[in-house]
Amino acid sequence: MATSLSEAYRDTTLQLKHIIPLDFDSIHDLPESHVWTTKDNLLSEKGDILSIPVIDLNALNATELVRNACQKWGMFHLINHGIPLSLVEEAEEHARRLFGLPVERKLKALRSPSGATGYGVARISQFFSKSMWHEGFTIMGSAVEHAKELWPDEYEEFCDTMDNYQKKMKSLAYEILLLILKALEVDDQNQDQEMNICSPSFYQSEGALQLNSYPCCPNPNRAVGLAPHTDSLLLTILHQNNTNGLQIFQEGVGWVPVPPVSGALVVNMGDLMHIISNARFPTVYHRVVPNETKHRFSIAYFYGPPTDSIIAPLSKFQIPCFRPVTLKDYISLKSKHLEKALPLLRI
Ligand SMILES: O=C(O)CCC(=O)C(=O)O
Ligand SMILES: [Fe+2]
Repeated sequence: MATSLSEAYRDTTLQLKHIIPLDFDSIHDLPESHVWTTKDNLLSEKGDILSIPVIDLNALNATELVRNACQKWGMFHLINHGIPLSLVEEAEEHARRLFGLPVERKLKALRSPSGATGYGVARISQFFSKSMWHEGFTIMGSAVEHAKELWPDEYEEFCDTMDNYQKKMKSLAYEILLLILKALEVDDQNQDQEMNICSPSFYQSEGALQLNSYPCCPNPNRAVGLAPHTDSLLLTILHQNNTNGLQIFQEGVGWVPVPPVSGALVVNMGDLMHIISNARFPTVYHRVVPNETKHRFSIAYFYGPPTDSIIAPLSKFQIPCFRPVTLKDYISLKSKHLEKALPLLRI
């Protein structure tokens, strides 16, 4: 039987300090464990004039806009995406409710040391000696097992909303994927040959949902919300509440802020897209900086193919610059080498 996404993430066993978040409610000063001395604060001086494009999914020239945005930024804001605002608000409200629970309750839904889902710090924490000003909750498929621990008598509403959110995100992600393939000039006839990307089995991906919380931070200049990283799968669709914090790194420019755009979702390319586009589209190196007065929440939907799919540059690229890899093996490489995983596949 095919490996599920949560099984693919299950092969590393973490120490508890790389799972349990800080009890933010009881903290008034930044603890030493969360002080980052090496944080590179090189914000782009052109931050005000550089901005990530906003693309209307229904625009007549959407393909061209997506091509330009993906090439230059690996990212864009998407409007007219068809996801009801009420559903996004409902999901955000559930995330708020979850992270607002007393710490003892949240710890009942703690991710297990070898597990992939539940409450805990970011998976990338194991690569850093300092901790992040962040707590997360990961869902792959149904959230019921952990939701029952959080709300023994009223978990259904949370699960229904998360199921619905994931379902809608999955269809949107597929629509975006087709648009990106068009932007890569993969025509309709040869789409099916292209690693079966458009086949129903490719569509059977589970995806993963990540709820993120970045509480108000007593000393944001010395703390890190989420350390710099790239997302592993094909693409990510992100909702951010109306609180700044997300930044992306542009070579030769520095860190560029990605402030929330009302009603828009952020779409960013992940490592697998970098591979299939033969490095034409960058995988986005991004981070989150904390805020002193506002609590940031975000919801990231990670979209990828089934874990046994083979990922390789599209066959239209005659000189592939990456070796083929199954998603399962790529997840394993990334969990050992983080940002060094992609270069390991370079030809
Ligand atoms: O909170 C954010 O804006 C970013 C979240 C993120 O990068 C992630 O969950 O991988
Ligand atoms: Fe990310």
